[in-house]
Amino acid sequence: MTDNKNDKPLFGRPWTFIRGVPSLKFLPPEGPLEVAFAGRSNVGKSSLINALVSHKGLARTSNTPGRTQELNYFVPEGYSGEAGDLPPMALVDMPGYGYAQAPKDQVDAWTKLVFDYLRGRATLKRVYVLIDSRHGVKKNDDEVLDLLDKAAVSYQIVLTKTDKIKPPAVIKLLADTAEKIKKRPAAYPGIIASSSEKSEGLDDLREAIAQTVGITNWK
Ligand SMILES: Nc1nc2c(ncn2[C@@H]2O[C@H](COP(=O)(O)OP(=O)(O)OP(=O)(O)O)[C@@H](O)[C@H]2O)c(=O)[nH]1
Ligand SMILES: [Mg+2]
Repeated sequence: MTDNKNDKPLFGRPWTFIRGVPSLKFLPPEGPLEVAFAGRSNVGKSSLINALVSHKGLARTSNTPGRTQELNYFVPEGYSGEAGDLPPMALVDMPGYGYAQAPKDQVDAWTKLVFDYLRGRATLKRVYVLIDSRHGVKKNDDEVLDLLDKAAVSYQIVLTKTDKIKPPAVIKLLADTAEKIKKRPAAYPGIIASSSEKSEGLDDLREAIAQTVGITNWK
């Protein structure tokens, strides 16, 4: 029998949750390339992952900032994870940084986990740094971009919740944000505008992710 699971389009098949990582010692051994989603609490990281893989409720979302509390790994279904049967890539949802409705020492621990992971993961191929369209780049976003520049980890900016602002404001925000990051060494050029709610910008992001991990068959 031919095993043709790798012939299925990357985002045209079911994805599944495989692991929640509460601290670095629980990270899986480095294997498939990883693409991670970073951003302030409540920016829409988990919602965007669900939208990308067309599976509402795969990653847990909430109106309360501080919903995601671990590094959560998602992969296409159908791989055992044994050597020779590894998934082609993993999407990593992360706790948010900044304000969250949780005790300060817990928020500090999540932030440390996220920062340590971002700095030190050899198989981390790209970070999508999500920026809420209503707020633009804030001080703690800049700190994360500084960290990624310093660690030479490639990242791309994604504006989220564009349905919350008017189309001309999206255009202006794209231009302003591009100006802000143009001298940043690890920033991948081109900013993606997205709305998980209205399914906008999703194919742009799917294509970017597939290209990053070297997969041509994604849709
Ligand atoms: N209008 C609108 N709301 C959105 C969009 N994406 C997410 N939301 C809402 O924003 C809230 C936060 O979404 P999450 O996906 O949980 O955000 P998160 O970044 O994962 O949050 P934490 O895990 O707490 O850091 C939820 O109430 C979502 O329904 C969007 O594109 N448009
Ligand atoms: Mg989340």
